[in-house]
Amino acid sequence: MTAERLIDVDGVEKVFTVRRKAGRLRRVRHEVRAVDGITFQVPRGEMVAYIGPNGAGKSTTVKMLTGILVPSGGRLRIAGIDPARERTRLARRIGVVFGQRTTLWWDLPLKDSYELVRRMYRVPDAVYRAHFARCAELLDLGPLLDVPVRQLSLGQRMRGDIAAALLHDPEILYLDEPTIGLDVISKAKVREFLREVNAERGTTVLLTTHDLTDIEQLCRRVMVIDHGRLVYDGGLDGLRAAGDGERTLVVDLERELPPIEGVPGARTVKVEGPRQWLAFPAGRSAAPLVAAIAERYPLVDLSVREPDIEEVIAKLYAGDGGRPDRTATAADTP
Ligand SMILES: Nc1ncnc2c1ncn2[C@@H]1O[C@H](COP(=O)(O)OP(=O)(O)OP(=O)(O)O)[C@@H](O)[C@H]1O
Repeated sequence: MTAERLIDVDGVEKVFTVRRKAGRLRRVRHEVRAVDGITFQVPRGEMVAYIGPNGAGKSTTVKMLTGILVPSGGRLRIAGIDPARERTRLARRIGVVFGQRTTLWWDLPLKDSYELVRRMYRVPDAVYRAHFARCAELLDLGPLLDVPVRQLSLGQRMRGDIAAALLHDPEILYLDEPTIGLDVISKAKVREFLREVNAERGTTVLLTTHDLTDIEQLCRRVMVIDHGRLVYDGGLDGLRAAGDGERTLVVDLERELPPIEGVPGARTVKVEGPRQWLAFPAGRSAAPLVAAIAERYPLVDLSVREPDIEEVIAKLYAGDGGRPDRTATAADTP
């Protein structure tokens, strides 16, 4: 049996018409293709990262998925529901967290905000109690419940927001930059919680983030959008290879020596005392390089560094002449 397509996006477009000044009095109409025909499916229970540079079309996509915006073209179904037509029915099945804005009531203590959420969604008592207890425990909310939201730190508020989005036990959670501005400990807590929710409740998660650690720790699948088009849909490893990533072999020699030469497939990119850095293609094994170096140089220690994913994504964005013209998938990469 094939997995249920909980999120089903087929050729979806969003075109905004904006008026721009042209000269002192004249204004001309101008079209912005924020989302330019994207297709993807997300099966139930998956955690997917949806990433891209500023203005790529991420928020516009999420707004269409939640029914806030109506697509200009294409077909969209969330759990079989057309978001634009049945936004209220869909609202019971999704939770949304925007890292930069709170959905909590600023002047109310956290627990009163939750009470309002419970009433708004008409969450049955037993369901509410169970979820509330679990969220409070995992997110350490106990000491915060009587504090007005405006007095919470950013990390505390974010934990409060995530709990609020989950109290009605949604099947799908959209998270927009959930760790933005948080300190290391709060980030770790939020990530751990999301992992638990996904594992325990099978909640499907679509995560937009600029934090690559979020992706590495939470998502096996990554979708990259650029200029409104999906330019990559696959695993993190495949993304590194698709972006023509390089790994780095870091070797410690017995003493300071001139840059290592004559190792096929590798080039020395940095030398600092007895330590040298050699770049080689991400898809290749480091073993032959290590053997070649060990044969001719006094090797003491070594390690292999994965490509910096940020760099890889930047390369992917740069693409060919600005952007790749088709979606790369993990299958395209060696
Ligand atoms: N309501 C709107 N009217 C006109 N243009 C819009 C509107 N909303 C978004 N856009 C444009 O659509 C494009 C995509 O914007 P969107 O906010 O979806 O990008 P994003 O990937 O979420 O960016 P960021 O990472 O900065 O949040 C941008 O060029 C933006 O200026």
